Amino acid sequence: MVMLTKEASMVRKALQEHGLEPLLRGNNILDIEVRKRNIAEHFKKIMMLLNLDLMDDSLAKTPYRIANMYIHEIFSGLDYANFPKITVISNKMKADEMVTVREINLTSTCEHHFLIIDGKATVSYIPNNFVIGLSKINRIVWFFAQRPQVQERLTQQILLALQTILGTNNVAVSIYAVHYCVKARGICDTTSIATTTSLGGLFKSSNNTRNEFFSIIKNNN
Ligand SMILES: Nc1nc2c(ncn2[C@@H]2O[C@H](COP(=O)(O)OP(=O)(O)OP(=O)(O)O)[C@@H](O)[C@H]2O)c(=O)[nH]1
Ligand SMILES: [Zn+2]
Repeated sequence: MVMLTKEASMVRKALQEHGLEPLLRGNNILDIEVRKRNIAEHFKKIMMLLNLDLMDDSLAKTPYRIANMYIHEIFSGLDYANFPKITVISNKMKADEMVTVREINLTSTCEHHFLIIDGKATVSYIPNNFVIGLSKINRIVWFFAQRPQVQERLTQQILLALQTILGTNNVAVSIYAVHYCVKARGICDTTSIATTTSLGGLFKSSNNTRNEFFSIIKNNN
C-alpha cells in the first residue's frame, strides 16, 4: 500500500471527522491494473447494450480509454495517494492581510449524471503561522475536483483542506460553474451558472473581511 504524505493524511482525517468524505467506502484493496481491466470490461458491456459495434476501429479501444481516464485522470482525486505535494513556509514576513487566488480553472464530474462541471474557483486566506505556495492552492482545488462531485461539497472540501494545512480557520472559497447535466440534457439551460461559497473564521464573522472577499469576486468573476 502507498504511504500517504503527512498533509494527505491530515486532510483525509479532518474531512472524515466533518462528514465530508461520504463517497469513499474504505481502502481500495484491488490493484490499479485489475480495477482498470474490470472497468473496461464493464464499459464494453454498456457499449454493447447501446448496440455499438466494438469491432469498429474507432470504438475498439474506448473501454480502455475510459478506464484509464477514470483511474488516472477525472477520478484520480478519489485516491489520497494523488494528493498534491504541499509546500508551506513559515510566515516570517508576518503577512496578515488577505491572500487571494482567483479564476482557478476546474473541471469536475457531476456525481448524479457523470457529466462535466466546468467552473472557476476563488480562494482567499489570511496567513497565520504559515504561507502556502500559490500553485498548491490550484492543485488542492484540482485534486478535489477530480472526483464525482456536488459543487457544495467540493467547495467545503477545499475550505477544510486549506484550513487544516494552514492551521487557520480564516479561509474562504467560492466556485461558479456550469453543469453540463443542466446544459446538455434535462432542462437544457445553456446560460445558468451555479455559485457556491464556503466561509471560515473571520470571513464568516467579520463583515469587513466578508465584504472584501465578495468585492474581489464581484469585480473579477
Ligand atoms: N445541489 C446540487 N445539485 C446538483 C449538482 N449537480 C447536479 N445536481 C442536480 O441533481 C439533481 C438530480 O435530480 P434527479 O431528479 O434525481 O435527476 P434528473 O431526473 O436527471 O433531474 P433533471 O436534471 O431535472 O432532469 C438535478 O436537479 C441536478 O441539477 C450539484 O453540484 N449540486
Ligand atoms: Zn448532474
